[in-house]
Amino acid sequence: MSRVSQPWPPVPVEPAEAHPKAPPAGTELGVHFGECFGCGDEVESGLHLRSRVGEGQTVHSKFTVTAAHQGAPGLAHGGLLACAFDEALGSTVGNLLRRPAVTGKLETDFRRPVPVGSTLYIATRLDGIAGRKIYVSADGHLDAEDGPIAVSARALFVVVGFEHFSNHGDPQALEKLAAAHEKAKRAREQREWEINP
Ligand SMILES: CCCCCCCCCCCCCC(=O)SCCNC(=O)CCNC(=O)[C@H](O)C(C)(C)COP(=O)(O)OP(=O)(O)OC[C@H]1O[C@@H](n2cnc3c(N)ncnc32)[C@H](O)[C@@H]1OP(=O)(O)O
Repeated sequence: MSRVSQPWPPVPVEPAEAHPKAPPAGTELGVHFGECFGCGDEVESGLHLRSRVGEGQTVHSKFTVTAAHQGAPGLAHGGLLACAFDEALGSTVGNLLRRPAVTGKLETDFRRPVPVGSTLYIATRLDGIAGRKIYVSADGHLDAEDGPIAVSARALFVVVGFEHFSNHGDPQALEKLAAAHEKAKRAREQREWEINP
């Protein structure tokens, strides 16, 4: 039985061109929000997923499975693995396209068990865009970038206005996020000034 139930992307798409200000290949992507379960450094039991921009509209992420991520004894919980992919896919969309978008649909294939202590290397690519719909997919390799594929995922992200977050989210957390981004921007500008005054 085929694991992929339908062609991917499921509709005709335009190629997804990276935003002119997208970080170049080799850039280590920082934490986008300290309280994010996927990448935040303020969430002790979170995934602490870290990502780096690759060549050709790809992003390479990794996270190590800890005891806090178990489902069956000694094995990662499938929902946690889906969360890691949501983060990796969302980070790829956000950083390469620089458009606010949320997950509309996320589909995962679990091919191999992922033990506690193992590291999942997630390679994500942008597959195409159709209006507000962004198609993106990823493979999670066990313990090495070229290790066996343990999990793969496909997702649809839908572009939204910034009011999606202000209307539905926590205004205080949004202010905290904006302040953190402003601080990071000032630090970046200062570094650029020191290199090239
Ligand atoms: C520099 C910046 C860095 C930033 C880094 C950020 C990192 C972030 C990392 C965090 C990562 C974590 C990320 C997260 O966890 S995001 C959190 C999880 N996701 C959500 O909470 C989203 C909740 N859902 C909604 O808000 C709405 O339903 C949305 C906005 C998605 C659509 O409602 P809206 O009323 O706006 O639009 P629409 O209904 O007309 O739909 C539009 C089009 O989409 C198609 N469609 C929709 N759903 C589906 C579906 N299930 N299957 C197939 N198709 C679907 C639909 O048919 C239509 O197509 P068409 O008729 O136009 O052809």
